Amino acid sequence: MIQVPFIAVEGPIGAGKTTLATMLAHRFQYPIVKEIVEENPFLDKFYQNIDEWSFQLEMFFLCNRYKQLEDTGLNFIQQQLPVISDYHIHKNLIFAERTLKGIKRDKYREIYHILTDDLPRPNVILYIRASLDTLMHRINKRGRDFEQDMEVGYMEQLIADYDAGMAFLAEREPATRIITINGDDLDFVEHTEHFEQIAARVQKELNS
Ligand SMILES: Nc1ncnc2c1ncn2[C@@H]1O[C@H](COP(=O)(O)OP(=O)(O)O)[C@@H](O)[C@H]1O
Ligand SMILES: Nc1nc2c(ncn2[C@H]2C[C@H](O)[C@@H](COP(=O)(O)O)O2)c(=O)[nH]1
Repeated sequence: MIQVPFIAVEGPIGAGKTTLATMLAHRFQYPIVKEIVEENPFLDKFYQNIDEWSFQLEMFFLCNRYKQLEDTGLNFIQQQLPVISDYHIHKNLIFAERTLKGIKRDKYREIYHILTDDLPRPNVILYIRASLDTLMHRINKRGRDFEQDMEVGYMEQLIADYDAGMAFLAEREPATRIITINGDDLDFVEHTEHFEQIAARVQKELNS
């Protein structure tokens, strides 16, 4: 039985992380930690020129997530209170290993480990996998300007990097329960019964 639930919802851009994390937070009456997107000053510049802006962007995400997860540890986990978040800290490496090169990647790795090695780690991960078509459709539906010209190759690579990232976590942190959700087949927004299936799987993990 999991002592204090710390659930992270993960998956590539547009998979439905924020949507599902919000629905589960509501269902289980857990507080939610959401990543900061709209206030990020580098995202639109990044999508226009990845090589030029990747270090600033990755550092911005890293520092924000560090602060949020440090607070999550203090305010929830150490107080024996459950919490759900719409990301896992490992997301930083999934992106940064792809967008950074050379000495910047080396520097980033070092800073990443210094900042994150002692942060609280989720004990349950919901990994939403979805096809390129589904993700592109949802990114389009969400309609954020800066994401509309995103290169298909970038998304294809990200899908593969996410699979590798989750496999890495499964091996490195075997105590973490990873629930993989097929985001093409399970439409938890349109079909209540699909959401109920997912909520039941989470409940089962929390009880086991
Ligand atoms: N299962 C789903 N079925 C249909 N639309 C979805 C589903 N999940 C998410 N969406 C929609 O897709 C868009 C992206 O979802 P979002 O939760 O913001 O994804 P993420 O946080 O993974 O980037 C939103 O417009 C959301 O309403
Ligand atoms: N290069 C990175 N981009 C990131 C990172 N985290 C999020 N993002 C981008 C992807 C989307 O355009 C937007 C919101 O992310 P969602 O996954 O919530 O859709 O921000 C990152 O660490 N590096």
